[in-house]
Amino acid sequence: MRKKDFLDFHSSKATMQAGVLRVIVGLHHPLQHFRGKAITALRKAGIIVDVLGEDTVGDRAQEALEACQYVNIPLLYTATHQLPFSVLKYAMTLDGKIATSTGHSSWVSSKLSRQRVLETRGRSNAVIVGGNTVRRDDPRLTARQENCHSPVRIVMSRGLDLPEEANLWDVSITPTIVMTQRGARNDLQKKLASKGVEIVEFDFLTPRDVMNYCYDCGFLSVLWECGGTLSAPAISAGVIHKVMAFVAPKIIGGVRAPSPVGELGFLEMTQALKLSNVSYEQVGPDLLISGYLYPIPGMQVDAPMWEEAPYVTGSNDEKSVIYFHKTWGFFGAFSTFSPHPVSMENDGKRISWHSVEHYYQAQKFNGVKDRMAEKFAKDIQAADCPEKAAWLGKNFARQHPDLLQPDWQQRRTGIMYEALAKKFSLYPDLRNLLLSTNSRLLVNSSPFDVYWGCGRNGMGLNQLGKLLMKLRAEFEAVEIVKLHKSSIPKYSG
Ligand SMILES: NC(=O)C1=CN([C@@H]2O[C@H](COP(=O)(O)OP(=O)(O)OC[C@H]3O[C@@H](n4cnc5c(N)ncnc54)[C@H](OP(=O)(O)O)[C@@H]3O)[C@@H](O)[C@H]2O)C=CC1
Ligand SMILES: Nc1c(N[C@@H]2O[C@H](COP(=O)(O)O)[C@@H](O)[C@H]2O)[nH]c(=O)[nH]c1=O
Repeated sequence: MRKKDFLDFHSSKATMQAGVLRVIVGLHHPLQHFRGKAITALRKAGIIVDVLGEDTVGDRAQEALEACQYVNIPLLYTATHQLPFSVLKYAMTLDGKIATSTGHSSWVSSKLSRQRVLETRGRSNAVIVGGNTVRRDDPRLTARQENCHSPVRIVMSRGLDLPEEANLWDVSITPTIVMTQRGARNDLQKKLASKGVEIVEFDFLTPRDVMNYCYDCGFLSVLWECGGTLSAPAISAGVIHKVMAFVAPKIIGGVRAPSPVGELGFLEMTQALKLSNVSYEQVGPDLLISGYLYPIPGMQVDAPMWEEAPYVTGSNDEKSVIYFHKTWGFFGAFSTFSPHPVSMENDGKRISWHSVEHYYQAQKFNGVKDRMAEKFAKDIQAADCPEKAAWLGKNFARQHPDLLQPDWQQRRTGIMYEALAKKFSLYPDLRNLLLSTNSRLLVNSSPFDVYWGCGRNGMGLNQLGKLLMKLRAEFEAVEIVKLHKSSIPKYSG
């Protein structure tokens, strides 16, 4: 029995033993390759399983389904947009200011509204501010609840003209990452690093790069608490999905007082970005207006304005490329780490591997007549996750290059291709997913791998992407032959 089946079996048994007779499933995982065997295992264990919208229909089921979708919005967005779900939150006065003209902003909104913000922070993986907000407010950006999750704090600053002492540099509660441009103020970088602050440098700092980074970290939801200077490029880049605006019944005036969104370059009111699924809620004396800038995946949009949207993110060139890397991405099944066991033949014996990565790493030592090499291959095969298998394989190879199978460097691409061909043939969903990419360029965007991936600067060899495109061409050829055969008129005598 595979480990996953084993767990499904035992957890369904435990569910049964706990006296659960019926389970209602709200949503399937949005990514096909993450849909496990839980429903089958529960049914096998004698538990009644109803899936909302499939086995249970009607108004109440629809209502429940929508509630499940709302709860899972970060997961649904991340899976479809391949970026974490981002919320821009701000507090403004009735005349649209987020601070006075001197930059003083504590506080625009009421205590009750700010409490709501703390709760939202507690449900976010990261919170982002710009350099100005750090310089002006010296914020803490924690959730202020004891023993409760606080988000990772991210500061975006190009110039790094930041104070040496600041609340955000105290990382005892939760980490802080400063994202900046290469070479900016090395002196300050060192000082911050010595306090435990992580520094990440980009060639050119943009909101999209930061969100790609967050996606690679596995973040599902990010809260932007910056001012208008940073929120505008973030909106233009298409990385903000939801807006939460607290409107306080106050007027502060001031022509230089900052507003929540800076320059978007629009000239006419028709260009305004309209929100959908808008809600209005009174929070103490304030009004909280929330809505979505992009339709919620899988959900009805209540305002059909998307065809009017004045900007389209990504150029045509970008659209013809599919980047994949982490297994939780939409095309995550293309990763060698995806949880798809493969059985491969070796010396006339069929051996089962938890993933392509397990198989590939163990092949480094395959056929080498040495007890240590045999042990390496066995340890890799038994690794409980692909990350561990990769780590073991790389470490063993580094420590004992003498134990690698002969001509490993030349043979590794062919070995990988065989395993990929097996994986995509074994799982029809994966084969269909690969075929659905048509002629698009497939790029493994791993920043750390310049052989299998494209590396940080995009100049890597992208061997994994190339092998998948080769495999796709083979599958397409088979499809064409099938189509041709089915269209040959049969001889009817
Ligand atoms: N009421 C509210 O809800 C809030 C109010 N505020 C108030 O707003 C004011 C600060 O807002 P604002 O001045 O707009 O500052 P932001 O918080 O928007 O920060 C702007 C800074 O972000 C950094 N940055 C990094 N990448 C980019 C990029 N691609 N484009 C633009 N900027 C980038 C730059 O830092 P660097 O210069 O270091 O390179 C830039 O100066 C303060 O007075 C604060 O009190 C702030 C947040 C919320
Ligand atoms: N002024 C203002 C907000 N400001 C935001 O909150 C940050 C301060 O967070 P902290 O230091 O953790 O309390 C500040 O830097 C800015 O991002 N938020 C609000 O909900 N309402 C307000 O009126």
